[in-house]
Amino acid sequence: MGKQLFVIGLGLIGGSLALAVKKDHPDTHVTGYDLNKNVMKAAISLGVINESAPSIEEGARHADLIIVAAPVKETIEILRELSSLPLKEEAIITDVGSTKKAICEASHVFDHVSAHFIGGHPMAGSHKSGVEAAKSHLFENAYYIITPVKETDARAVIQLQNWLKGTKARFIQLTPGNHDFFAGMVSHFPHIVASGLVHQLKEEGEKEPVLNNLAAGGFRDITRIASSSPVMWRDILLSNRDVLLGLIDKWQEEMNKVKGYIEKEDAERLFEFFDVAKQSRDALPVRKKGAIPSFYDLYVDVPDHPGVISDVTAILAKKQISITNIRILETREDIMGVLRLSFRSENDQLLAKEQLTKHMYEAYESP
Ligand SMILES: NC(=O)C1=CN([C@@H]2O[C@H](COP(=O)(O)OP(=O)(O)OC[C@H]3O[C@@H](n4cnc5c(N)ncnc54)[C@H](O)[C@@H]3O)[C@@H](O)[C@H]2O)C=CC1
Ligand SMILES: O=C(O)C(=O)Cc1ccc(O)cc1
Repeated sequence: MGKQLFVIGLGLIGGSLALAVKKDHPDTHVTGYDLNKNVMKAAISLGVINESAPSIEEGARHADLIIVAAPVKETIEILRELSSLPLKEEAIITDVGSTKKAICEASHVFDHVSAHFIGGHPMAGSHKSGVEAAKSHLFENAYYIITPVKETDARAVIQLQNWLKGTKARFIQLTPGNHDFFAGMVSHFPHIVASGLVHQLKEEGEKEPVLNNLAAGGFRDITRIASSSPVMWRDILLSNRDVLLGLIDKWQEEMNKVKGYIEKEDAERLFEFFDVAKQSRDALPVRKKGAIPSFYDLYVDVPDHPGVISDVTAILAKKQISITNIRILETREDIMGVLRLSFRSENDQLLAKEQLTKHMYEAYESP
């Protein structure tokens, strides 16, 4: 019999990891456990797991790798439970929680157990949740942060990365503290801002419903992450409290600065505010994938004339490149528009860019 994987929490991340591990280790037997019985049934029928376990104890007993993919608070409870159960001697336990300090501190429960705990955080996901949204390539090219805490963790880290090779993620190691600060900056805090913007719109939109229609373009794009799971984000904020309080203070300072420029009608400072931001944004490394969902999008500048969409799709159809979604992002007066095309894979995205450029269209990965 092959090796055994046990996944606790069969949602977007647990399901996607189960599929990715199975891809690279096809002989592995995958057992799953979720608080919700319907989720376990769905996971079996979607081929995400081979069987469900009646309890954590039953599933963990023979597992070589245990992935805990539940919300952060539950993860800590599950680690406590696991540390008191009979486990395989060399079992590796990992988690996927979006914060690492609290979880790694709690993982000291394994200090006197022969199984190894290594914290992990795949920095990719989606605003969707649930096993139905799971896909084996969710983490392709994404950063996968590993947070070992002891020197003796080195061997288990190598074993864990080997287990997770099928994710095609890029593994990096950080201390739990650095992880939480970095993730706070690029992922957690932006969620607060996105949801804050939506709140602002909601209040006014109730008085002036036309506002909601006007918010269909850029506003929708920058607030996409506000559609994520409220339970998950509540827990993330609560477990990265100090980092987020600091970032909120800095944000308030930044907003006060801009407020001052507007009050004083300081055109020069306002220009500088946007210019420095534009230069920094333009200089960011081209997105492979970060804490941004794994969509393979291309933005294409198109002349705003009837038939342009079918011209673009015909170019791609000729090379059998399928598009999974098309959206017209904006039309500027009657001159140019931007199309956002989504593809199933990075390869399709690259081929499409090549073809469209060949046909004199301006196509780029990030707006
Ligand atoms: N959604 C995302 O984009 C990302 C999420 N994460 C982290 O991954 C973890 C899971 O997130 P998702 O998969 O998105 O959530 P999800 O909501 O899709 O799935 C979580 C699953 O865990 C189950 N669950 C909850 N408590 C449980 C318990 N005590 N025992 C067993 N099962 C339990 C739920 O029933 C649900 O099926 C969270 O800790 C989150 O911080 C990490 C990277 C990206
Ligand atoms: O922050 C985002 O952009 C996402 O929506 C995806 C995501 C969510 C949670 C994570 O811990 C990592 C990535």
